Amino acid sequence: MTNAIEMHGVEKSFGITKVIQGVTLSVAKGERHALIGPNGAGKSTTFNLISGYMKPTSGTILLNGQDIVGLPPFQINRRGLSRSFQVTNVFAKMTVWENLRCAVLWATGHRYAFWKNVDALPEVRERTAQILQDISLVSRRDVPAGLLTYAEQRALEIGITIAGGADVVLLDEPTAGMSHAETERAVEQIRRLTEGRTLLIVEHDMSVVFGLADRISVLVYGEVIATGTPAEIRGNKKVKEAYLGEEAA
Ligand SMILES: Nc1ncnc2c1ncn2[C@@H]1O[C@H](COP(=O)(O)OP(=O)(O)OP(=O)(O)O)[C@@H](O)[C@H]1O
Repeated sequence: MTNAIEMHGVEKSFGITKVIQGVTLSVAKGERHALIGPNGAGKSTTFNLISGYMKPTSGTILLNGQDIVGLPPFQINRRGLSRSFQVTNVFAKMTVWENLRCAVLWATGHRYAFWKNVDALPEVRERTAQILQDISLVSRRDVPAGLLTYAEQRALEIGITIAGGADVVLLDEPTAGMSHAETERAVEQIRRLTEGRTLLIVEHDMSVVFGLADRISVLVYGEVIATGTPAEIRGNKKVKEAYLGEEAA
């Protein structure tokens, strides 16, 4: 079966510094795959390469079997890939409803419909309401996004990310900065929202990674040093030495 994402021999240099050093990675359709590694290993850069925000210096990247190198982010998005960012990325002055509706309008091809009464479009209204419910923010519908708690803003951001119905979703540290209880709720939500989709997640919290991922890839100094199930990664000597340490055993 075709993989959702495939990277072969991908390299990325900034000036003379090679940050990504020949990454080969495959994410199967429908799996939840975590990309882990120490700070500065190149995880965000890998996300930028897959989503078209950066172009690799060399190598190939396939989305659902098709070469996407050189395509701009919006075209990769149209082909079914959507990503969130490490930093919360919502319109602070718009309400929760307006933020979601904006994402749905964009995804349903009504992006230039500013002059219309967009709430009168039933498919837009229904889809926005569904996502609002899926991210458990119904009671916060009319609150400006800037006034939400941090965890609520991250939930809204995931809602915006999936609003377009993308079948491949990239989430960059979705639980960063959350309390333990908020993290547990976020993991449940991510599990539910990515049901039937492919997920690639960058995450530093190992309880999230080991609780959510079907497979894990470990990136160290711009190289994937191991890929495997959570049990395989936990037992991998190279991974322990380079990243997880003995406490993960
Ligand atoms: N636009 C850029 N120009 C120059 N260097 C960059 C650029 N973007 C990233 N880097 C460098 O590439 C390396 C990898 O950065 P990246 O943000 O991908 O790591 P990361 O694994 O996501 O780290 P973290 O876990 O801290 O978010 C770092 O040394 C960083 O300084």
